[in-house]
Amino acid sequence: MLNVKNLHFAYQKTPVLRALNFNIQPGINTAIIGESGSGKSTLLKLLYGEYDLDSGHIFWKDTEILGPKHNLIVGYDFMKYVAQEFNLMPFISVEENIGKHLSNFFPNEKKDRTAELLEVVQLTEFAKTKVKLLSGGQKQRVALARALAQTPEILLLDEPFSHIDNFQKQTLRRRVFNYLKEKNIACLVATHDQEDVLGFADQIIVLNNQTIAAQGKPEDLYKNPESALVAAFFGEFNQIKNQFIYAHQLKMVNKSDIKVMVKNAYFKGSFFLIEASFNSKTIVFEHASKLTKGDIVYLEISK
Ligand SMILES: Nc1ncnc2c1ncn2[C@@H]1O[C@H](COP(=O)(O)OP(=O)(O)OP(=O)(O)O)[C@@H](O)[C@H]1O
Repeated sequence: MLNVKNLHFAYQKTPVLRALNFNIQPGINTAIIGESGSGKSTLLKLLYGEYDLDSGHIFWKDTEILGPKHNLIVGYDFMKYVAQEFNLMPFISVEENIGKHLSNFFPNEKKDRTAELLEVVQLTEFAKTKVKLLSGGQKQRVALARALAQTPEILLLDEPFSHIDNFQKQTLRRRVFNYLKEKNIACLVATHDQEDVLGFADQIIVLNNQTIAAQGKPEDLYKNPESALVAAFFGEFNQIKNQFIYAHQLKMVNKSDIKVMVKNAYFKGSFFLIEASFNSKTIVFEHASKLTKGDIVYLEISK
């Protein structure tokens, strides 16, 4: 189990994280969300042992994760970290990068393992390509495969699919997260993308104001967001009658006490997002067809 106890950390004098406490069981996928600058990457780096804590403790099972003051080399064998910068070796091939930490004593196993990982990240056809010739998204996939090569017990991922196009992202995400579950690898993913969370994360940790603002299952936080920050992560929302109401939870009806005037309509594929004014505030709702600026319509909350 990952056990974070009363963690405090500041860069020089600026506090970034304070009084963090949480546990993560083996094989559990945890998403870390929060505004830009809320400390998501810093938390992953602390869990990896890249910096010394100001106070508190981090344990993985019985091993305390310690920073550079205590360790000559940062990191532990049971843990891998894929940073936003990837840190690959540009002048050797994709398969050589992935196989870098695999033993040469067992060439057949090394070959099979590399092939399996290339398959997971969908880079089989680039096996022999030098990393410096790859796109940002391809490099990101090599970094993922390399982190998985020795089957860590815990994997820290910072925005793991941010450079990958939508076309490949959906399949890749499914393959990687299913692979982690299959191998019982605990995973912490810092992300802005709700698609990385819904359907994959077992739990979410929300960072705000240097601390954990909310923690829970994706379904529970979605149904009961409790703060604008959490609601915003899941999509367009409104604050009506002291409740957080997602845009799709407002339906047009013949008559109601929510009378609005249409301001704009944005095409979103399967629906239009309508921006309207209600009691001199702006609200948003989804509608199957385009509405015209100036139209007066009535809405009902349907949860
Ligand atoms: N090496 C550093 N030295 C000093 N301050 C830093 C350093 N790295 C980050 N910070 C500051 O610490 C805070 C948290 O940064 P961090 O990168 O952890 O946030 P984040 O939530 O990961 O942001 P993003 O979503 O934009 O990646 C920010 O205010 C940032 O400016």
